[in-house]
Amino acid sequence: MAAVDVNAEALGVPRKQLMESSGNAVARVCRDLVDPGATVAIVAGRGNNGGDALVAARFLQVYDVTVHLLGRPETIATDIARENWDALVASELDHRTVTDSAAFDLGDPDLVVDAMLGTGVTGSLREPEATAAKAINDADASVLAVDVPSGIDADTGEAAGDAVDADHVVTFHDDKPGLGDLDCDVTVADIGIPAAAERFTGPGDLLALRRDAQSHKGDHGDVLVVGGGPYTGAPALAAQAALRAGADLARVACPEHVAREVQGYSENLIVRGFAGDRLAPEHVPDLLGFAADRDVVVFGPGLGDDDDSLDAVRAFLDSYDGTAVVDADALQVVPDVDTEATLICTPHQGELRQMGGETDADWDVRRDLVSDFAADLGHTLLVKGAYDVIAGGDESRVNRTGNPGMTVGGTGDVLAGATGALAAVLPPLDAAAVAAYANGRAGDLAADEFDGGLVATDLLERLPEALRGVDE
Ligand SMILES: NC(=O)C1=CN([C@@H]2O[C@H](COP(=O)(O)OP(=O)(O)OC[C@H]3O[C@@H](n4cnc5c(N)ncnc54)[C@H](O)[C@@H]3O)[C@@H](O)[C@H]2O)[C@@H](O)CC1
Ligand SMILES: [K+]
Repeated sequence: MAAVDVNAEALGVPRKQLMESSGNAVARVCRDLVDPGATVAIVAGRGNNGGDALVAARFLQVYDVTVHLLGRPETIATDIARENWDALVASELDHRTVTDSAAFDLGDPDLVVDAMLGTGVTGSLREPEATAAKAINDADASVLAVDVPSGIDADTGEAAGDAVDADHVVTFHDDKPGLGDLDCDVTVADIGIPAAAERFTGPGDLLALRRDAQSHKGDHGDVLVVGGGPYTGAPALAAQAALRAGADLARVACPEHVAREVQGYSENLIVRGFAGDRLAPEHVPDLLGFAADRDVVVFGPGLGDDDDSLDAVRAFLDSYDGTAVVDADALQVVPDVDTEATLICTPHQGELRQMGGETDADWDVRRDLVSDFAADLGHTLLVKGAYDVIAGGDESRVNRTGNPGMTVGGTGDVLAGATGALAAVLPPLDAAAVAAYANGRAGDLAADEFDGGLVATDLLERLPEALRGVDE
């Protein structure tokens, strides 16, 4: 929900606007429950759950409404809730603040609106919420809870201690899993969040990447890139992208002549050369051993389509059961390989067709086609295009970042490496979606400076900024 919220904001629908819709939805349900002239007590907490009810008060002026704010107005936790409180005070709607639980007086209302706590609850109810919950439960009134009954965990339906016993709940945007187990009516209200906030990747997707301050080297991924042969720059680009996307360690396994060059690109890379001028089946046992201690393997950058190399990829995937990103020429082995591995495949549309998948000029149709093909393969697909389509499991996303300047060579290697790093810390679909978003955003930042003259290494430098999240 936090991610969807940030994405909605990026689309131009800020949270205060959603709060206005939520408050309006609360008022609509009230009108179904009590007739004009009834007495309504609104009990508001200091978070955005309370803020929703402060908005509702403005839509409920046909009733005899009293708003009880739990706590001093200076302790309201968010700007948007405070602005709505200030509007109530300025408009002289009946309001009181509860600073001493012992003095809390709910009165004798026909309806109580419980907006003390929503999805932000942690632990059992503290004061004055605990006393207010008892008063609400003891009152001879119907109780309408905003989003979730206060004290209940919206995901589990459980409470850490006492909670409000609601008769009705009006919840926003989507049903909350925990509400199904409660003995009350649940109304799911559409609050105008654009479907695009969930369908398209956005800055909210980056919230999944927040790092734990206690983390250690290795916690953020040890990524092995296997590639090189006819092309020498590609594996170095992919490995550097893995580092820029947050991996702690990036290694490259490649033919000896490539190894010398890769080392020249960056002293941050750990390089292992193997005999010969291309990957071949005799390298596989050694490679499997090397891959076993890594979090993710990225297969394909610069590998070429020599039969020996493709046989080696096949043999590797036959025995490998970890997570791998498969790109470029290596993609063609995926449809006929029987592997225990978790694969994230990153074809462009031509490569998708070669794999046996279908595509369409309309991205929405393409989304269905790619989802079906991902299900057939049993793997995650990131199909590159002006709109990237990401599908796997029963989910799909679409990414709109990026620009025509990114058709330059090497940007796909950067994407594959970034996907590898993110797959070490996120589930496959999320890793692919965030990588596509950040890679395109890095390209957009580079295009601001270089227009159509951007090159793949420009993306590397901008990946960290492209992955930097917004404050929630
Ligand atoms: N997209 C969204 O996420 C939207 C959310 N909205 C509303 O925002 C709510 C979530 O708002 P917040 O994140 O501000 O969280 P809440 O308003 O649920 O609670 C946060 C406040 O409660 C306090 N608190 C936490 N646990 C407590 C406890 N056990 N005893 C006493 N106080 C406690 C915190 O210190 C904080 O001040 C949702 O439930 C919903 O009602 C809506 O405004 C519309 C959009
Ligand atoms: K509530």
